[in-house]
Amino acid sequence: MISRSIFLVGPMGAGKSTIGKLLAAQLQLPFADSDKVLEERTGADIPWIFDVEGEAGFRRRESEVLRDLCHGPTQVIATGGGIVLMEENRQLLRTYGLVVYLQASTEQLLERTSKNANRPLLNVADPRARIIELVQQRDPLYREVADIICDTDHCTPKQAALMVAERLSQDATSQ
Ligand SMILES: Nc1ncnc2c1ncn2[C@@H]1O[C@H](COP(=O)(O)OP(=O)(O)OP(=O)(O)O)[C@@H](O)[C@H]1O
Ligand SMILES: O=C(O)C1=C[C@@H](O)[C@@H](O)[C@H](O)C1
Ligand SMILES: [Mg+2]
Repeated sequence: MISRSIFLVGPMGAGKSTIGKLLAAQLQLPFADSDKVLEERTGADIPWIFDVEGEAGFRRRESEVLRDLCHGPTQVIATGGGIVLMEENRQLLRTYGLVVYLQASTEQLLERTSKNANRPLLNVADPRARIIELVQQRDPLYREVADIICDTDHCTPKQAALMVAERLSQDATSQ
C-alpha cells in the first residue's frame, strides 16, 4: 500500500511524464503532471510563460502548483525538470512525497527531447551542451531529495515503470 504521493524528478527527457502515467495506472493511483497543471491554470503554454514572465515567473507558478499538489490526494506526480532548483520546493518534496529520481545519459536526453520544441531552456544553438550543464548543476539537487534513483537508459517506458514499482515495493519508507 502506498500512503504518500510519489514524485518523479529528473532532467528533461528522463521520462517523468511518460513513465509517471504508466506507473500511476499500475499502482491504481491518480496521475498529475506539474507542467500540465501549471499550463491549465495559466491558460498558456510553457514557452509563452517563459517569453512573457521569464524563468522567474515560471518558477513562481511552478512552486504554487507544487504546494497545492502536496496538499492534494495521494497520487503519482511527474514534476518539471527544474522543480528542485528552489529550496522551498525541495523541502516540500522531502516532506510530502516519496521521490524517485529518473536518470538517463546525455545521448538519451538529447534524443528524447529533440522531437518537440516546447522546452524553452533547450531552445539554444547547442542543446547537448545545455543538457550537460543543466544535469551538472541539478544532479546534486535531485540526489538531495531522492529516496530512489532509477536509470532509464536501457529500458522502454513500460519496463521503467515496472522497475520503479518494484523499487518502491522494496522501499520500506513507501509503505
Ligand atoms: N525509457 C524511455 N525509452 C524511450 N523513450 C522514452 C523513455 N522515456 C521517455 N521516452 C520518450 O522521451 C520523450 C520525453 O519524455 P517525457 O516527456 O516523459 O520526459 P520528461 O522527463 O517528462 O521531460 P520534461 O521535464 O521536459 O517534462 C517522450 O517522447 C517519451 O516517449
Ligand atoms: O528543466 C527545466 O527547467 C524545465 C523542464 C520542463 O519540465 C518544464 O518545466 C520547463 O520547460 C522547464
Ligand atoms: Mg514532463
